[in-house]
Amino acid sequence: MSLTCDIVHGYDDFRLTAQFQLGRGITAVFGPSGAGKTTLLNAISGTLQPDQGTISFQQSTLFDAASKTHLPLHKRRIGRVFQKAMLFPHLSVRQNLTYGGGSPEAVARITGVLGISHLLDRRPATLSGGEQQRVAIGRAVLAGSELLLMDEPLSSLDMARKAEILPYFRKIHLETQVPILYVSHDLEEIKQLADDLIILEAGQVLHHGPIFDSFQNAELVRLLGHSGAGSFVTARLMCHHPDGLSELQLSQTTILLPQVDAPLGTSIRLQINLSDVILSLEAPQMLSALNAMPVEVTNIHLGTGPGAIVTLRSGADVVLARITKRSLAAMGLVVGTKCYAVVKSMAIAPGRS
Ligand SMILES: Nc1ncnc2c1ncn2[C@@H]1O[C@H](COP(=O)(O)OP(=O)(O)OP(=O)(O)O)[C@@H](O)[C@H]1O
Repeated sequence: MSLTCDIVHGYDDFRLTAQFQLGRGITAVFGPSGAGKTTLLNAISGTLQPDQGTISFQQSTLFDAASKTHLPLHKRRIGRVFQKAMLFPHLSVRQNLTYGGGSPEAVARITGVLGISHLLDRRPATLSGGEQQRVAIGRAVLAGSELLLMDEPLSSLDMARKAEILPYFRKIHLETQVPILYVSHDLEEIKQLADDLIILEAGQVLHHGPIFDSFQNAELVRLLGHSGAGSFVTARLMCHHPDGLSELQLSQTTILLPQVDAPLGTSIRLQINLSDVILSLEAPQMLSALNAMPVEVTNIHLGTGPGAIVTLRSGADVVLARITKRSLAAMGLVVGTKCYAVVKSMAIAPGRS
């Protein structure tokens, strides 16, 4: 385990209670404003001493309230990237990158991964926001960090810049194998990037688990929102039809999608949103939606409102559908009912094919 955190910290009317063990990949921390995300990162990085508990990283104790251990920031080997790049304006990109350390070989390797090798002699003011943020990531890595804390690093950028930078977090992780704790309240960003998800609400860790299990967990729909939740299925690209549709094989059925631009045989991860699924007791005919998967109901989650989240299984694939309680009753759906999930649309989950 890379980081073990078991802390309690209180302000006047707020209390953070966080107990988790971080995986070795990219873990997203998602939560509404005021949930305690920054407080958590401050405790891990060392700018805040929690009231109680312990934080350890690999073999070292970073914080232990009982023995009054509080390792100072510069001894923690933890890098942090903030919303704003916060580069030194009077230093060149190269000087900014090596401010905390980094051999010439490491600079060449990391700037190559981040696509900023050609910017080394420039001043930060001459860089775009996205380039500045890539330099900030490089600086954190080159300082020898063994854990990277990312505090909403894309939130001050526009959509185009976000899309430009997002893949670099994965590249940096693959290159350095450094675990990343990534705070964001953008679910699309999290879906594309993270391996694991921590959901923080009102100072409590409400969930910690693998990303795809999290998004297809009916119990979590309240926290992730209806537009965010949904399921992921993995499909293999089988053939392209002359009318522009591509045929993909799921574990028990085939589906058709508009032209999928990938070599035949490629494994592709598809995302199906809750509200894009309609249920039918009989095999639908004469329907404009192309894909009807035979499924079995495995769970029904009743919310407090008029809706219900139905979890369905088709072989190894899980699909979630949001229907009304009225439809649930009218169709007589119970765990074990066999029916058809008509999927109105599916999106290819970017970066996760
Ligand atoms: N120094 C402080 N003194 C008193 N209260 C604080 C202090 N820092 C944070 N808080 C309170 O603790 C709670 C959690 O704040 P925190 O900044 O950790 O939340 P967050 O999840 O990072 O929010 P956001 O997404 O808006 O950045 C909030 O209610 C905040 O007002």
